[in-house]
Amino acid sequence: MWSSLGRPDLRRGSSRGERVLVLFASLGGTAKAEARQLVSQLRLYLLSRAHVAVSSMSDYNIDDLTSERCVIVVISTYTDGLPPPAGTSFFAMLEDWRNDFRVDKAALAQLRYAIVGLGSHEYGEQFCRAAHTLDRLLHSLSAHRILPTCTLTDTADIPPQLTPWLTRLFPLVHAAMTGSPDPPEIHAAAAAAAEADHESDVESDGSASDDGQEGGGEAEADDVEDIVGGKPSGEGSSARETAREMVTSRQRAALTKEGYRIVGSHSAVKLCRWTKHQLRGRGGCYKHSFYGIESYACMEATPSLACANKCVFCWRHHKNPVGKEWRWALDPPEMIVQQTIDNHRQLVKTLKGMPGVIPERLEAAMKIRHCALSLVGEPIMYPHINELIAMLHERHISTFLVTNAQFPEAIRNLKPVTQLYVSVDAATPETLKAVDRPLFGDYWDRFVDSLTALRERRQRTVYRLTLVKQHNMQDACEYGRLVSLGRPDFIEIKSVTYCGTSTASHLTIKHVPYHQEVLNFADAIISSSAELADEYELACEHEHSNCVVIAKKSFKIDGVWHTWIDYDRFHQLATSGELFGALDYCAPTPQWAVRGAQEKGFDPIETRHYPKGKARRLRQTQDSQ
Ligand SMILES: Cc1cc2nc3c(=O)[nH]c(=O)nc-3n(C[C@H](O)[C@H](O)[C@H](O)COP(=O)(O)O)c2cc1C
Ligand code: SF4
Repeated sequence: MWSSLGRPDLRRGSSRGERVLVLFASLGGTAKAEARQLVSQLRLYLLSRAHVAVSSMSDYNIDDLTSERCVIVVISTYTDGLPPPAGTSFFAMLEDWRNDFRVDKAALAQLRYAIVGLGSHEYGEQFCRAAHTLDRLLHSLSAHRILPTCTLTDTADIPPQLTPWLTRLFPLVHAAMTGSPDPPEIHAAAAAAAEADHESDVESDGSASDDGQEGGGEAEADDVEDIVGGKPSGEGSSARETAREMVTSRQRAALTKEGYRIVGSHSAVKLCRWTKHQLRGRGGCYKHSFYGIESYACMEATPSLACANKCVFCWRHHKNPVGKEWRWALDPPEMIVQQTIDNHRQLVKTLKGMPGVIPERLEAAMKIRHCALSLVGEPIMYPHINELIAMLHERHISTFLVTNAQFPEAIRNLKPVTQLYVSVDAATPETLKAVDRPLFGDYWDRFVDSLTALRERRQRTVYRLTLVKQHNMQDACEYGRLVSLGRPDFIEIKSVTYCGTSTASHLTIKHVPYHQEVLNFADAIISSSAELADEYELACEHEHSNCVVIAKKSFKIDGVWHTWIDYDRFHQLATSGELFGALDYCAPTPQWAVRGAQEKGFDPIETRHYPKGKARRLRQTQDSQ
């Protein structure tokens, strides 16, 4: 009953009173998929006794809520405990109603509702916050909760968490729609079961007895209780989780579908596209140009699929798990190394018949020479990372390890790697939070400490900047200040890789800077302070991937850049036990890779292939010159 001013009319929309509505708000698609499954199950349960409709919150006219009889909401939670964008205006409107004195606080008294919240335990107090906020909003407008909110964590498989709750929900929905607790066929089945075992309890927690009565199963919103796996969450849940596997079956399936080979329970390997490119003589990655990596002999892997961030530009689209510390079952390093190598070789073998593959390179690719520990997740989280690295070095495999600057102690404890990267995704606390969406509350301190820890390392260190237009390209001077913390040997600056629409990030091709913009940004960082300009210079570029590297001038020996690596020398030094530094295993950079070279970082022994549209545009440009 609205007092005035065009507010919704309670009397209209009687057909809505005859249906059950499943509303969802999702960003990555999980809540949407669960909502659709719920609709199918409800339809089977209710048959013709009630119509079941489904809608995204963003498409739903919230005014209609005042004439709905029963709504089940499936909603995920995002940064700072907020609903996904599809739920923003729905939440804002409910908030508005709650605070507007002209709106009757019994406005939703006719509504029966239940909520399924999706989230991650890793977010602590923010776990499923959006679901709880919605619960409070609906309750404040006198809607009746028919069952306590079910909260699901993405760190475990969903069905075992959800099914017990659904078993309780369906009879309550039936009751809300028909006034009778169960469909007649359920009564018949229950009677048969009771006959077979009249001693057994239907509900282990004894809460089912009143569920069928109008309001009997409702919980008070004031004593909000989560139901996880059909039981209240809280005490004991972490104990239950201590030795669980890192990757849920849903995550495993999603990653496998994308071409990852999952190794053991927390590692993975995937064939990099540059490996394939160079096997076909079409050019190596920028690390070939800058550091002499043979891309066809490079294996991209990770011993930890989990990470402590949810970066907006993550090309995994958040199909991997998150975590702040290692709490999962642990696989031994020997097993990971051996199985990762075996899987990589199997993947290489599958390329045998691919047109253009150079047979000598295919053979050479079976002897892996480099390992990029950067595939996905946070390799440094793996507790046996040092043993794993030593095993790779023993096999003469160089190690390029990328960490996301949230584990400074792990950086300090790390044994020598060929090249250690720290991702520097932003230059201010606010931007870092917006871009990396970190799990840690003290993410900035951890970030600064990680950069500082880099300064103490003797072997090659790199800051890696991934530029995203409208996100992190506004603070060249601030980046300059961060350089003084870690004084890395190299600063790689690369434009974000666009991998199609990312449901969880909203990045489009417009966010990808051009090569010239990357060059300009690199120049702006160097010229942001006199000290930086004294110590660093832009050394190499790889136009193919919009990437440049700034190097310490100490790598320019007698006027010749030495950004490449003498890998044999590195292995000698790494196994000798002697102290050694970055300059001890550097090698001259070929002229074609140096900034300003005509080849723009493309190895002249390779043949560049352009996608069709780009080749046409290039021809047109050349014709008009
Ligand atoms: C950037 C980002 C931020 C997140 N923040 C939270 C959070 O604050 N609380 C929480 O419980 N879950 C959080 N999650 C986990 C998601 O809610 C969870 O993965 C959910 O299953 C996603 O559902 P959807 O695919 O329907 O969007 C976050 C996930 C991402 C990618
Ligand atoms: S260094 Fe990275 S991009 Fe280059 S070949 Fe190896 S995995 Fe691929």
